[in-house]
Amino acid sequence: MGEQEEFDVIVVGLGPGGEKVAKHLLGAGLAVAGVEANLVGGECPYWGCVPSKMMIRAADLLAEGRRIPGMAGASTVTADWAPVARRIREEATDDWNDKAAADRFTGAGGTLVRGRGRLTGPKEVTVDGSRVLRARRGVVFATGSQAAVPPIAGLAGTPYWTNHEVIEADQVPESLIVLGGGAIGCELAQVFGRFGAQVTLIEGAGRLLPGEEPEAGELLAKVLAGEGVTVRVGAEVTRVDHHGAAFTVMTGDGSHRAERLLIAAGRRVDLAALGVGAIGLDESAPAIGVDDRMRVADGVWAVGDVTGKGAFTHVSMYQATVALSDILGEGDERAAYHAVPRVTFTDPEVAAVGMTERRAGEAGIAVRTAVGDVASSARGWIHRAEGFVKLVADERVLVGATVAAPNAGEILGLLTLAVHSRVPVAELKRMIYAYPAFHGAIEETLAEFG
Ligand SMILES: Cc1cc2nc3c(=O)[nH]c(=O)nc-3n(C[C@H](O)[C@H](O)[C@H](O)COP(=O)(O)OP(=O)(O)OC[C@H]3O[C@@H](n4cnc5c(N)ncnc54)[C@H](O)[C@@H]3O)c2cc1C
Ligand SMILES: NC(=O)c1ccc[n+]([C@@H]2O[C@H](COP(=O)([O-])OP(=O)(O)OC[C@H]3O[C@@H](n4cnc5c(N)ncnc54)[C@H](O)[C@@H]3O)[C@@H](O)[C@H]2O)c1
Repeated sequence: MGEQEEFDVIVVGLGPGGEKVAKHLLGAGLAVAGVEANLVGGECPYWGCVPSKMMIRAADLLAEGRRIPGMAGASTVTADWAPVARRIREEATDDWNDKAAADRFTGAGGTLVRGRGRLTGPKEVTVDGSRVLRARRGVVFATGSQAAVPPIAGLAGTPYWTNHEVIEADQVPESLIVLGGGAIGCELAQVFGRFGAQVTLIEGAGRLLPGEEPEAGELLAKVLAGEGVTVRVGAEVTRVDHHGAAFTVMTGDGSHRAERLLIAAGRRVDLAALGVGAIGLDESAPAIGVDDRMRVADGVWAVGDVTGKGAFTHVSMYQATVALSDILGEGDERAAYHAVPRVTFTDPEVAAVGMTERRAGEAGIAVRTAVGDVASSARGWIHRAEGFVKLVADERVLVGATVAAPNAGEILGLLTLAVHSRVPVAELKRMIYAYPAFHGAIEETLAEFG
């Protein structure tokens, strides 16, 4: 064992959640060590939300250009990945260099410890097996998650892509198989298809976005197929081979070949690597259990993907606020998850908040639902847009809602407030909706409740 150092709080992992916790603890005058194994900033800015949304912005521009015929004249759209890769390298990630974020943290007084932290005792973290840090007040785990790679025969050892390699891609492959039709799979299948790759999207469950309303997955399958993406749902992958410059993915319905294979099959958390057994926790659990103050144990908190409460940057940031309240003894913030918003940034976007009809049923809540068609709403018809609004209500309030439409993520704001603040359905029906905004489709759908 080497030297020992003491701080008020040790934050392990400086992604969005860890950075926020650390910044506010430093602001409160505490001595904070931030332990980071990779880049200060985490997955979201370097290999997640931000660069993927830059790709999506570019792909959406291509699609808009291709919609000109029949509505505004003629267009010839020539896709070029070079500006996308350049924006990601130069504007989003600074060539995957975290100097600015690291300087921000150390400039605020934080001690940045580069390396992999592991709990080696209550309030003790050992970095890379040698540097021992002790915490007077406690340890915050904000270690995020990593791509889960399914144990498919033949897959290990092949040069498959995860979210890291696909975000760093400086060329569009001629063909791409995407394994997993969740948020990442659907977003990136559409991006690469729009940039000219022959894309095959393979999903094991019976539909795309299986955690969302069935209408969402059905709509996306139709839209993606219409753009030339081969969509296979309910497909069991039995084997992967890589020979020469091609992958072959075997499924029950045949085999698929492509130059590249992207694994987008969910995320995983490795609790054994974090050493949480040192405080008696089960290291084979899928996530760190937290209470509503983000407490794991006395002097240990966790925020973000590692808690398994929703792998979204906004959940991590929200939980950071709750943890800060407890660590600093300011207020009594308690985490609640009845109105977690989530947006899949496909075109059309699929945005949802709260419970789906199925989840509500599983929770024993008697619900009624209303479904409206965006295509037949005024703005939807004008735009030739596809989509739907689905509302899930108990006898008084909305408990969940889904919108599939252009800018659905923005439209969702209204419904997030309604579900979060338990606004009565009667009140939502009484308010005025701007005409002919897309959110007018919500008013029409509410009318279905009678
Ligand atoms: C392609 C993609 C697109 C996404 N798009 C969106 C989106 O549009 N909107 C959205 O809300 N979310 C999106 N997400 C999810 C979002 O990126 C994550 O939910 C978010 O980054 C989680 O933040 P976090 O604070 O848990 O930590 P993370 O961002 O996961 O960062 C954790 C950090 O901890 C470090 N670390 C891990 N273990 C250790 C250790 N033992 N010691 C030291 N350091 C360690 C890691 O190196 C990492 O830097 C996307 C994810 C991906 C992959
Ligand atoms: N817009 C956003 O907010 C956004 C975008 C991307 C990612 N994310 C976050 O990142 C997380 C990870 O994204 P993701 O898309 O990898 O995960 P996901 O859990 O959303 O989807 C993974 C999909 O892969 C399928 N799958 C798993 N194993 C499979 C197999 N062997 N064969 C075929 N299909 C298989 C699952 O059924 C599931 O539909 C998401 O849960 C989300 O919270 C958010």
